[in-house]
Amino acid sequence: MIEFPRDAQNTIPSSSVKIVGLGGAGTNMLDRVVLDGMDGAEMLAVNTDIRTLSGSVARERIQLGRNLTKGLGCGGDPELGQQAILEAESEIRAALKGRKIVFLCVGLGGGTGSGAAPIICRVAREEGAFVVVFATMPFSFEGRRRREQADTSLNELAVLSNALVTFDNTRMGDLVLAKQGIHEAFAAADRMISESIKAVIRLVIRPGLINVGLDDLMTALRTTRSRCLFGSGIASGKDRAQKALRNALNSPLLDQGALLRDAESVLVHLCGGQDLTLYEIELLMQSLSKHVPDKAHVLFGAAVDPSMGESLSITMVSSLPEDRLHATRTAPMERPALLEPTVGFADNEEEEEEEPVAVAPPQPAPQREVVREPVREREPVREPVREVEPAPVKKAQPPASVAKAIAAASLFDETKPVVAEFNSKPKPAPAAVEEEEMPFAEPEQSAFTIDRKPAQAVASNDDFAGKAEEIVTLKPVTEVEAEDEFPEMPELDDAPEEESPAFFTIEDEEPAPEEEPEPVAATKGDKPVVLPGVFDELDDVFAGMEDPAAPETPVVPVKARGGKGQAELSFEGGPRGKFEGGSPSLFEGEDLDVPAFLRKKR
Ligand SMILES: Nc1nc2c(ncn2[C@@H]2O[C@H](COP(=O)(O)OP(=O)(O)OP(=O)(O)O)[C@@H](O)[C@H]2O)c(=O)[nH]1
Repeated sequence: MIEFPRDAQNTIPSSSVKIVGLGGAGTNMLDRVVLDGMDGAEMLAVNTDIRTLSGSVARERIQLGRNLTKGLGCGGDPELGQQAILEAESEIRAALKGRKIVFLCVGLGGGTGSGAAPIICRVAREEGAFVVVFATMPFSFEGRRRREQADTSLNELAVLSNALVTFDNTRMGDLVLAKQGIHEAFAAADRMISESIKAVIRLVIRPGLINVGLDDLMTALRTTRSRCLFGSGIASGKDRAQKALRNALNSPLLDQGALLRDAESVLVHLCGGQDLTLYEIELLMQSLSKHVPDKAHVLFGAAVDPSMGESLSITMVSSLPEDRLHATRTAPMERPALLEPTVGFADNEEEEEEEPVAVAPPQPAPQREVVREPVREREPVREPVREVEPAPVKKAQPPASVAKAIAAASLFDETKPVVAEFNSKPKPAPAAVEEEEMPFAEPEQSAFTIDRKPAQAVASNDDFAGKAEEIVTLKPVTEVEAEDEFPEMPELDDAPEEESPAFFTIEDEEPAPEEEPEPVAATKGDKPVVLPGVFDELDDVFAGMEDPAAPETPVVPVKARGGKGQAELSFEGGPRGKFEGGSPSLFEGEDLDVPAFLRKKR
């Protein structure tokens, strides 16, 4: 266990952080943050519209333009918004006094937000705060005037704020179905923004194992007229690191991670409970490196927070100049290959000796000029398809990115038990790992044997001709072994093997005795139904589960099964209930009261 002394200076008291919601949209965003639960910051709602303001759940509220708009909004006029805040400037200043960080949430395009945001920004800066602005841009359907008002305000904010994170409402509207109402669209946008705000706040104010500072945040967001790229994912349980990364990359603001490919700097922050391991960090960073350019400046931070329990979260923040954003979005995109195995771990003691993690003395981050490259046509990035071959057993060591981050944080030195910690839970190298397999997902043990046959080989029923290509039969392994122990199985006479066309049966491992068994696969009436296309998916799902050594399982309808040695129930000579004493129903010499399969047997 690596002991890391918590320095009081590492913690930012919650009274130093203030989240301000400005205007109608800003107040809604703030409410969302409050309702989602956010510790460690004070909340302040500011608006001209007294109705919205009084409905806010924020504890502190300031009304703007008491004399000017008299409790109403600004009617979409930014000049009115500007005058309204000037009336209340001293109140705002008092509320922001002594704050180290101010997060300002605002919807641009209307009057109050667009007019007042630059002034709040200025006042906060004058009070010595670091100001991060989260601003939404109007939906395209809101018209040109709103867009222009938003643009004007955004340009001012870009100059006045320390970091500017913009969210395009239109883009976030993609989160909801076109037929859903505007409220749902706003609510979806607010949720997304709330998540981003919380993640950024956590990232900045939570004391870290490897700290991320405000300067890092600035670096990640430093470009004027840029769009924020943001992704946050959380997961727990098996493979939580990979799942958290996948969730983060699935964020709509990252376009499945594709937008990261043009990012110049990316801030990555991991947070987990006490059980966060370097192994997980290493794998996660390895996978992430597939999504960011080699030359990108990766700012890395990690925190252990006991309140995370068994969960692990990853937050990524970056930005992309708008011109690049458009170029990227018009270029054809490949869905990035996630979860690629990149490293194997030694589980063999005879393998090479593990080397200690190279720890370089901390280097100051180089000052880089942000070079604006001209818009260029991008080739779709294709991951080369590699031959699948056994993963080489590698020395257990963190990837360069992690080593660099650790070194930069000067957290460890060579004599400390970093290597011991790192290797304390080595994972065995998988014998053969396919490109898209999870790097440390242990293969699921197949509980079934699988039998595949071309449909034509079995299907004789015209109903199914041409609808299925293949027949797949699943059978629990245990059942295959136990099958021979059921010698006496009555045949179901109405569904002979050959007449069972293409269908997919899953036989229950332990069916309830004496119940009429039914195929689990889709059936219509008593006929099995072929699900076109399902077999293609099954190919993927069950790839690797097949056991060529498994005994052949014929495609048969589900059979009734009794326990081992169960006596056959005879109907002959038995009582006939209320028909007792009546004459038997004979037809061509056959007693129709005797079940068909017993008659057939005779
Ligand atoms: N994400 C989000 N955006 C909103 C919401 N309400 C409005 N917006 C956006 O924010 C812009 C500004 O709207 P408001 O915040 O209501 O306007 P305001 O700044 O209060 O200005 P006035 O109404 O003129 O006083 C709109 O053009 C919308 O694009 C909301 O609930 N969520």
